[in-house]
Amino acid sequence: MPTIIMGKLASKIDGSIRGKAMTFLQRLGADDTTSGLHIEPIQHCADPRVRTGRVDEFWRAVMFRLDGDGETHYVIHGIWPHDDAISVAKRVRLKVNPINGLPQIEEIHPTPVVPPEPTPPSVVPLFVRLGHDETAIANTLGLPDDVVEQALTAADEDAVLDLAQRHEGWIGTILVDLAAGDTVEAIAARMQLQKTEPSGDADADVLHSLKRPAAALQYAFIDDQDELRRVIEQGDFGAWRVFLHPEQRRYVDRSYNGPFRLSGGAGTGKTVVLVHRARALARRKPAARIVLTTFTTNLADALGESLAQLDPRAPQAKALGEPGVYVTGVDALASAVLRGAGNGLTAAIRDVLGEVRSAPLARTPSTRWRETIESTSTTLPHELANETFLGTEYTHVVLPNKIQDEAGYLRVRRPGRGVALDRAKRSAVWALVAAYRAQGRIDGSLDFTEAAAVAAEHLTKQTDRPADHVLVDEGQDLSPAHWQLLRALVAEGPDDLFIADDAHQRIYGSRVVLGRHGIAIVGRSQRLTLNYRTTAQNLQYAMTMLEGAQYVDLEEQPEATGYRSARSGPAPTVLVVDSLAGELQAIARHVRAWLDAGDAPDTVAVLVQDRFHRDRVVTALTEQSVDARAVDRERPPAGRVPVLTMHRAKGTEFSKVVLAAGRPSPAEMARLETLDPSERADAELRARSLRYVAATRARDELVVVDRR
Ligand SMILES: Nc1ncnc2c1ncn2[C@@H]1O[C@H](COP(=O)(O)OP(=O)(O)OP(=O)(O)O)[C@@H](O)[C@H]1O
Repeated sequence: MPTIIMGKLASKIDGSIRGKAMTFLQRLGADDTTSGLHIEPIQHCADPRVRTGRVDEFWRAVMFRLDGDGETHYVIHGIWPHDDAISVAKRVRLKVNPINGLPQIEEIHPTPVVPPEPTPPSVVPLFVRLGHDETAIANTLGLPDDVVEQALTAADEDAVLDLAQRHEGWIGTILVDLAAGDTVEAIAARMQLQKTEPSGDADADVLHSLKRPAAALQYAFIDDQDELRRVIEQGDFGAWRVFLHPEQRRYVDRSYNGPFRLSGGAGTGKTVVLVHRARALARRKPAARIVLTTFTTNLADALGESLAQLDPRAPQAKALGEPGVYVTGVDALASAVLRGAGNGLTAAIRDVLGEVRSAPLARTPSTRWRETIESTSTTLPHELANETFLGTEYTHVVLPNKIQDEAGYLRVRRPGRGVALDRAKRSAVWALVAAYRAQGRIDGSLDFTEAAAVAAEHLTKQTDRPADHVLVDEGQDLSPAHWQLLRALVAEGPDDLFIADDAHQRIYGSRVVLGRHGIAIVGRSQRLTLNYRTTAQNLQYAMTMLEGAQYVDLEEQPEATGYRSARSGPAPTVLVVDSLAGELQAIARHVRAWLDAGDAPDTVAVLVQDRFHRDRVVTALTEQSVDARAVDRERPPAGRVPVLTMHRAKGTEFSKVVLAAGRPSPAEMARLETLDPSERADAELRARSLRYVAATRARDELVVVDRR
C-alpha cells in the first residue's frame, strides 16, 4: 500500500473539493492502480517523478512518486483545476537541498511574482542593517539564490515577512528568524540543518530528507485514514496538529532527566507542545498515568478538547491514578486527591494547619479574608490589614512553610516578600491568620490554597504516587501550594514534570520561585520565540504593554523578550474616546463593520475589564442588532459574538478583537491606593500583563478602545 506524505500547501484545499480530495487520497493510499485515479506521468516535465491524479472531472492532484524503503510513496504537492495542475506539474521538481539536507521544491520557469517595492537608495535594507552575510546565508542555511537576493534587498521586517509568506516550510521559517536578528549559526542549530551527499539512490535520498526534523514544518507522513481526514478537514487551522516546528518536535519527543521548563511568549505554541507531548508519552507507554493540568477549569477543558482533536484515540483517563491522560485544572486536581484520601487526611491537615478539620471538601468563600479583617480588631496599618497582603502572605509564606502557630511565624524566613515585618507586626498578622483559620475550622472548609497544600502533604506521606508524568500549562499563575502538589504527584525521575510558562502572562497571584518548592530545573529550560498566532503588527503593539517593566521568571531570571511572528497584517487601530457612550459606540461600530464584511460572529470578540462592563457591552451590541453573548465559565457560543473579560480570554484566540481595556473602577483604584508600594508595583505588573494577554488574543486584527 502506498504511503501518503501530505504537503502543507496541499492541505489548504478549496472547501468545495475537500470531500472528493479525501476520497481520492484514501483510494490512492489503498491502491494506486485503482481505475479512475488516473495516476499518470506528464510529458516534458522537470521531474520524472511527477504524477497527476484525477480528483474529479475538473480537479487534478499534483504529486511526486518516490520508490524507496521497498515501498511506493506519494508526496502530495497540491490540488488545482485541470489546466493549472498540468502547468504546475510540468515545472516543479522535488530535490534534496545539499546544504541543509531538507526537501525543496524548485520551479523551472517559475510563475512571475510581483517584484517587491524597490528599496529607495537612502534606506539600508534590513538584512544589511542586521549584519547578515550573503555567503553565510547561502552556504550555511541553503536558502535558494533568488530568495537570498530578494531578502537582501528587502527594506524592512514587513517586506521580509511578505517574502516569507510566499514560501511554506523551512524557507519561510528561516527568513522570519533572520529578520528577527538570529545568527546563521543559531538558526542552523535550531533547525538541525546538515549538509548531505547524494547516495546514488535519488528517491531514497528525498525520502530521507522528508524525515528530517525541519521537514515536518511542511510535510506529514499520514499514518491512517483518520489522520488524513483531520489534515484535510481542518486545513490551515489544523496545521498545529501536523506540521510541528523542529524545535517543538524536540520538546515533544525528548526525554529529560528531571523537571523541564519551556517558556515562551503568547502564541509561541507552548500549549501545542504540551498536548503533543501528552499524546507521545501515552503512545510510548500505554500504562503510564499522565496528568495534564493548568490554572483554571476552562483552560483545562480547552486542553482536553485539543488532545481529542489531535488524536481522538489518545486515552483520556477519567480519574487520577488511571492509565492515560488525566486532564484537569490544578484546584480540581487537589480536590481529586482529597476525595481519594477519604478519611485518611487527618495527619496531613494536622501537619499543614496544626489542627483537625472534619469536612475538607468544602471550600472557604473567597470573601473570608475581608470578613476576618472587618470582624477582628488589629493594630496593623491599612497597607497590611487588607486581603491582598494577607492572602499573599498566607499563600506564599504561611502555608508552604506549614506554619502552625505564632512562634513558627515569628521565626520563618520570608524571601521574595517585598514588605518587611517587625516582630510586633508579625504577631498582629498572625492574630488575623489565627482568626481566619478559626472560621475555617467552624465551617469545616479549606480554601483553595489550603486544599492544595493538604493534598501535597498527604501525597508526600504515601509511598505510591498517582502519576508517572505531570505536564503543566500556565505555570506562571500557580501558587507555592500548587507546585508542592504537582511535585508530590509524581516521584522524582526522568520526565517527571514538564512545565510551560510565560512570566509576561502572570495575571493571578504573586511570583513564585520553583527551586523553593522542591522543583529543581537546573539547566533544563528552553524558550520558544516564534509566534504562530498573532501578526507582527499586533505582536509589536502587545509588546509595548511590557516595555520598561521588569519581569522575573520561575527560576528568578529576568524574562526575555525578542519574539517574532511569521505573519503580517494591518497595524492595530487605537481609539481614545471621552465617554462610556463613545466607547460603546466605537465597539459596536467595529464589530458591525466586521460582520457586514462577512466575518463569522464567533471569530470576532470583545474583551473588557470586568463583568459589569461585559454586560453593558452585550446590551449595547444587542441594541445595534449584533447577536452578542457574555461568556463566563461556558465556552464561547457558536454563531454569536462573544464578550469576555480579559481574564477569561486567557488561552483563547479570535481572528478579530476589540479590546476595551477601560480604566480601573473607582473601587479598584481605592483598593490599589491602600496597598503597600511593593504590592502595588506587583499589581501594576499584573495589569500590564493582562493587557498583553488580551492584545495577543487577536490573530489578524486588533482594535483598542481606550478611555481618556
Ligand atoms: N507548528 C504549528 N503550526 C501551525 N500553527 C501552530 C503551530 N504551533 C502552534 N500553532 C498555533 O499557534 C497558536 C498558538 O499556539 P498555543 O496556544 O500553543 O500557544 P501558547 O504559547 O500556548 O499561547 P498562549 O501563551 O498565548 O496561551 C494556536 O492557534 C496554534 O494552533
